[in-house]
Amino acid sequence: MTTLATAALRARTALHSPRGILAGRILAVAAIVWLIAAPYMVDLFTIILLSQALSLGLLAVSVAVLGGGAGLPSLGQVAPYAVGGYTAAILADHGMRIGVVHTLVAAAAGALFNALTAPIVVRTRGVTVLMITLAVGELVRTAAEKWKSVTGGTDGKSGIPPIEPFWGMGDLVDDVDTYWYVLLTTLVVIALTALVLRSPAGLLLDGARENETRMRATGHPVTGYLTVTYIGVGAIAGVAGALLISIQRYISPAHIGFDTSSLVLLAVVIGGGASLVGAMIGAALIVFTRDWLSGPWPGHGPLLLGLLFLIAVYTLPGGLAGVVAGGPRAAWRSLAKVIRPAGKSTADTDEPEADETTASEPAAADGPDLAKRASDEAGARAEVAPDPDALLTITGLTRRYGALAAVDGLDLTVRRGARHALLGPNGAGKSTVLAMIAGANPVTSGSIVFDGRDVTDLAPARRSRLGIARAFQQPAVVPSLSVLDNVTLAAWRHARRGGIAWRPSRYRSLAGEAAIHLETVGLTARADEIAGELSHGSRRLLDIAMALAGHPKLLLLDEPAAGLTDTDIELLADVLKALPAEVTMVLVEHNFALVREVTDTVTVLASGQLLATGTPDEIAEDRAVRDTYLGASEPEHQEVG
Ligand SMILES: Nc1ncnc2c1ncn2[C@@H]1O[C@H](COP(=O)(O)OP(=O)(O)OP(=O)(O)O)[C@@H](O)[C@H]1O
Repeated sequence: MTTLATAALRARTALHSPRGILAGRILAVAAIVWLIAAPYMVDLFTIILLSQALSLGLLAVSVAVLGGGAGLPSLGQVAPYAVGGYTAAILADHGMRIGVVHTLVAAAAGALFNALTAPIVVRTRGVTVLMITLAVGELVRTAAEKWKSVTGGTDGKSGIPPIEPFWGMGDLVDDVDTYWYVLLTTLVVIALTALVLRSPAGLLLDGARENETRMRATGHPVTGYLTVTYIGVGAIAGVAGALLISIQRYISPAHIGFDTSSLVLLAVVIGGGASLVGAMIGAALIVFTRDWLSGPWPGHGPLLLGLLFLIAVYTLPGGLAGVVAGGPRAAWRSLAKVIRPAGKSTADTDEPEADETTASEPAAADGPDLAKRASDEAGARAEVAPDPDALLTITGLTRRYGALAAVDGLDLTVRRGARHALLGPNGAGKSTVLAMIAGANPVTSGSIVFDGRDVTDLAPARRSRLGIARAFQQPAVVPSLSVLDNVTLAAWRHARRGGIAWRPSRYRSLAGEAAIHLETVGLTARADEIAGELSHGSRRLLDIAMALAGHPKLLLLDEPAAGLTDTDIELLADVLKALPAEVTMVLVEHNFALVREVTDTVTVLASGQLLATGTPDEIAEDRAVRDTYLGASEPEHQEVG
């Protein structure tokens, strides 16, 4: 699903620019004006198709929010759509024909269905989400086929009585009246969805989608956010299903199968992955391509749709939303990229690429070794005698990958307020130690006691809330958001204030506080820039600002000088030297000159074991270290490793 994710990122970045915001608003207003004028301009057949496009568009919006918004591409939103549709049909059959009631009950039914399936969907990612949601959708379709007494089986439910929008308003028997009802309902649902996405809560989804690792590392309960989103899009799909009933008064398993899922996904890709208006337009294109153009060319609907998909994927990397935000030149550049021979493309040099940092962080999947963790270790851990001077006490820490012990029985104590470096040759286990302290890599055996508390088995978000912050080997920023939004997201959980998600004023006040951390790393002047467009050095500083935003007690830094210019390294050294005294630092670094400048204690690892501990000067003089690691030359001049 890279296509959807990348398209969403490109479209979102384009839409967040001032030009994109203006273009998006103009397009939305133009589309609404045209839809209101349509009954006076087009024939009845087109009006019926427009009603269908609105219903399918709402379903596409639910997929866009889930895929482009939350990063969970789905082939299963037809399930809550079906649940909403059949619920409305059954209500009408039983004499309840009020449209508003249908809408609300179908929304509740769709939401409930997704709430029940959330536990198996929101913990998966990438292709697995597609597979699981596809299975959920197919299960519901099969149930609709088999449960004949309720759903009418493969014949479906037909002869559903017309609905009445509101008590006393009269039945919807006229196609134009039905269109007005469908249009109004769709606009209300889209407006509500846009309100939520544009509130600070929408930023939580941006963070969860683009950099889940960073979000967890700053204490955000990402699974909870995704669950709420998944339930919300279930409600939207439920409403779309109810609208289908009001339009055609018939529903069968044919409406809720894989065909519908793929058409909706296509609509989202055409629309730009993340754009609500784009998803609606994509759905309209599909409905008209399928039903209108296939009239003159009967039987060629699927072929035309296939062509549409190819054109969308290859010529519109940001979908329609990207083109609208970028203007005609962006459309031309996209087309030129296809026409121009490979290897000569310059058109995309100004397009931000998807951040790879999330993928680079392995999921904390337990290997088979972990099952062997002896329960008596837990007992041993509970007995750790607290040392008031020690902020971090690591005992017998081991991480095995099959036969390889990346970290092997490590004992390490980090004093409060220390500036502690971890050194060692490549593959010594330094990053693994940091990841285990942060909770991103599970421990095979041993214990980690932080601030008097055994955190060995705590999740990263819990450790973050206790005061462990981490700057990553690859800077982990949320690329489509501004620099200030990145730091504000990182400060969010620490603020422990209610209402930030819903009240822009609270978010702004938090952003004001977060700006201090930008000042600490010298990025104040760049607060409004898009994080994905920063240089590597500036991203690195932003990453550190994000780690500091949670007011950590312990700051873990993984090779912060890697890939930086000399000037950036000097800047970095100044930032690290100016860290507040109450922040303890553990630094993994190959640049010994930097280590000497900013740390007071050095621990050297080799093959996952402790080789030596001392001051930087003692370490530089240590014969074993020099033999194993630093070599004979002066350490200051070495880029170690
Ligand atoms: N997910 C993994 N699966 C298997 N082996 C791994 C995995 N992650 C790390 N290793 C191995 O564990 C060892 C320690 O890796 P680690 O990245 O912690 O070393 P490091 O000291 O940080 O090295 P560098 O300085 O190159 O970053 C290496 O041999 C590495 O190949």
